[in-house]
Amino acid sequence: MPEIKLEHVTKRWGKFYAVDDLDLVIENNSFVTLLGPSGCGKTTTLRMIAGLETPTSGRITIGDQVVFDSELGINVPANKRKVGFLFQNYALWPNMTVYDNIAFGLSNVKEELPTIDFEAKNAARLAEILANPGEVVKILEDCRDKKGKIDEKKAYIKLIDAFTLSIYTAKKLYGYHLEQGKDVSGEIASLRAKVDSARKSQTLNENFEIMQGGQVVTQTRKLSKEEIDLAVRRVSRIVKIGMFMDRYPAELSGGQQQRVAIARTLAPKPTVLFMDEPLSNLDAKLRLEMRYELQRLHVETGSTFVYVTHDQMEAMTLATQICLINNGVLQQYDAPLTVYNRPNNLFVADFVGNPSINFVEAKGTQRPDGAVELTVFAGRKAIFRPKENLDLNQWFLDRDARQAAQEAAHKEKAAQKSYVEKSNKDETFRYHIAKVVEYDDSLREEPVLTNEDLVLGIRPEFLDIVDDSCLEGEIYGAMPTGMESTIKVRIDDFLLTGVIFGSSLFTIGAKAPLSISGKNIMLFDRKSGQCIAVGSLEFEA
Ligand SMILES: Nc1ncnc2c1ncn2[C@@H]1O[C@H](COP(=O)(O)OP(=O)(O)OP(=O)(O)O)[C@@H](O)[C@H]1O
Repeated sequence: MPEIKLEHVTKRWGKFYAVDDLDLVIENNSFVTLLGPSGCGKTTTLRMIAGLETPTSGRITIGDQVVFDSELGINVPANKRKVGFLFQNYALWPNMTVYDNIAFGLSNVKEELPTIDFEAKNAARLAEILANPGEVVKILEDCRDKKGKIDEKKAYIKLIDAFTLSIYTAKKLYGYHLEQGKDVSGEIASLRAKVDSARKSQTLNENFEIMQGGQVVTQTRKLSKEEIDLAVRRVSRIVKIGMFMDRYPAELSGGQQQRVAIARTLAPKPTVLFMDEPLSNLDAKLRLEMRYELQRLHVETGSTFVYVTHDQMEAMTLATQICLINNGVLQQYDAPLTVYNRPNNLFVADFVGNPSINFVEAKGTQRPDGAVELTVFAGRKAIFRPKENLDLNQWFLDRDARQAAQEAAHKEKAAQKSYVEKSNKDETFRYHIAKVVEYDDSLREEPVLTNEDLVLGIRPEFLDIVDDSCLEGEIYGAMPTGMESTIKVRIDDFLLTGVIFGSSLFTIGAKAPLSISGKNIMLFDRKSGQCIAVGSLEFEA
């Protein structure tokens, strides 16, 4: 499976930048979710990789093939990129059976393929299976109904699954009626003779492909009925729909239809599988079930999956890497737990996690021992201890240098003739501070910020109610679900959300001595919104 590389990929419509200078490497075999709010550019990114949308500029490479390069004028069409798609509206053909729905695309394939001696190949396979009749008999005996008669359809499916056969070979195998204890040594000899004769008249490799001069002979041809059947059976086995082959889509549940759509996408063995919110039409329970199926599918097929979703839970649970985008700009590209525990900035911290993270504004400076002295809420003192060495002054210097470099690069770009000013400006993310009395955040006037202005990010699970603490809150609201309770705790005029595990009861208005524990409490720079460090927090009495 190939690696996918995006270099400086931009897509704009007029002055609107749907994707802005995106650099991304999608590694072999990974499951990457493109995540972000509605309209952030996820689908556009996916469509550009797939060849359904032409980037304005940049370069895209799949494996060792450059499929798009704006400067070199390369643009490989979608049908030559060997990618599979699964969209939200996966529309199965209602007048075709499940089998035909999956096989349909395969019957149109016409490409350079090896020339195979199918007759010899099938004869060899049959001879091999017949030589060990015990296993076949066992399968057939398992298919007897209450009256002792063998259920033929069931038998075919079981034989297909057990021996990776096409329906045609399965029918032949069944036709020997091994369950009746017949002696098939004559048949085996005749099949072997057929194979020997084929091998004498031509050179065949172990896959029964015809060889000439040490090379496999190829021809531009369609897939044979047998090959199509094998492909349909292979994917049906993966998504467990073997029993529904003769049904029409209307006779299937939503989840089963979805599995057919997945099978249809997998059948031509795409090197990369693109999925755009494929589960969004399903109900919550089915969605969850299908998530497991997709996870398994990823492992079983060994393909690279690129998956668009705006559901952060889906992105977190499925992905090996999350690519989080906002306003066309990449915010973070990391493993899900890194995104969760060490978000790059306030936007990322806010976007992932349910219930949402608590933001607490703080003012502070670093002490010589590395800890940061903070004033939070209405004048409470706290100490933030970074997990790793932190030189806060140096951090601010680096931040300023980065910003200056970015501004210089932007200036240089803006001086170019082809430059188009971005109309959808990148604005600083406005984080939300939960308070008992809330005002519209957009009316909040931006104060003049200094390097002392910081923001703490506290995940709800870091909050706990303890017997005694110098940080006293009050229960403002509680939502018990049995396994856990989501609570809102009031401290001064601020509200913090917490998740408390276990089935405790909370009384609204009751005093709540609080602990804020954990080593992944985040410290953000308020000016840039970037994460400075993660660490622990301690309140002073
Ligand atoms: N053909 C087009 N012409 C102009 N603007 C477009 C066009 N297609 C998409 N856009 C805009 O580009 C932006 C990115 O669209 P895209 O479909 O990639 O978003 P998305 O992140 O997939 O959103 P959603 O989660 O809502 O599907 C949107 O603001 C959209 O309005």
